[in-house]
Amino acid sequence: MATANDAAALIEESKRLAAFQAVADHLSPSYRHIGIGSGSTVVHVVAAISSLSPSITSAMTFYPTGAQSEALIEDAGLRLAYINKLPPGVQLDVCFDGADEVDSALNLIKGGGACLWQEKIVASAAKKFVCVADFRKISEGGLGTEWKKGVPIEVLPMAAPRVLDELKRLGAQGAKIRSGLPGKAGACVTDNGLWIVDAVFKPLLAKAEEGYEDGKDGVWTVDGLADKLIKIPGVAEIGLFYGKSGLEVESGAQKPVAAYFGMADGSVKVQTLEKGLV
Ligand SMILES: O=C(CO)[C@H](O)[C@H](O)COP(=O)(O)O
Repeated sequence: MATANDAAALIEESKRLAAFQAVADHLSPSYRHIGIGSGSTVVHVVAAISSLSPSITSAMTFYPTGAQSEALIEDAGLRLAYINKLPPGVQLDVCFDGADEVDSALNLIKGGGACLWQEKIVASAAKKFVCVADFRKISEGGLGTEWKKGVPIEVLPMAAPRVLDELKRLGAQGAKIRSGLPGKAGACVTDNGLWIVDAVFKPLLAKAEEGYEDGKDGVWTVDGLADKLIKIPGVAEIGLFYGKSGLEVESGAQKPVAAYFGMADGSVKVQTLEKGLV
């Protein structure tokens, strides 16, 4: 009989396989500036990079998205720099990061680990953003079907009650301030000194359907909801990564060019806008 340990090991292995494949496909030895996201899958991304020859990685500089990835980069002996040191006009060559859920249009929910603001800054500073995840993150029914904890929203603490009011008005079925880790009383405080509100909505549509009215009965497209959430006073950033991908715009893309999923059978599937999930 399969145990909980077996299931956890399977998920960990699927993250590892996706990470090694993504790095093999998207880290050219000629690259110089690499973004490193946050979360448990990114641990395997850094392991994959560290397994390359130092003659390749020593010419590269790695940019973190928070305290966890900063430590990962340092512990791996890779060169660390911060995104504020990347000169204007220079883009990262690639950014690797995880996700909490990925829909059919490569929209993402991110921020399960409370790092979404820096993650969005670093991902959108890259020429190409590559998402790495396990099979549980594939969303066929729209964002919110697999990740049921809600859309993470980073907010200024003093604005949190007003943000909760606005979320209710937009049709959130539930919204609450995220608690700190066990052993930490009070709210979860981000690397930026802000709070996270998690807002549960009905599953988000990847695209608007004909004649559809965005927000009616609390049903939103990803783009429609994201455009509303980001405008709420006191919201610093939202955990919806949406809009154009790096294949459609030259800079500032939030959506990945590809999402790599480690599958339960040991294979890796790759999702792109052109080919879908194959
Ligand atoms: O957005 C994130 C952190 O804020 C992570 O990328 C996301 O939560 C996925 O994490 P994991 O790889 O541990 O499943």
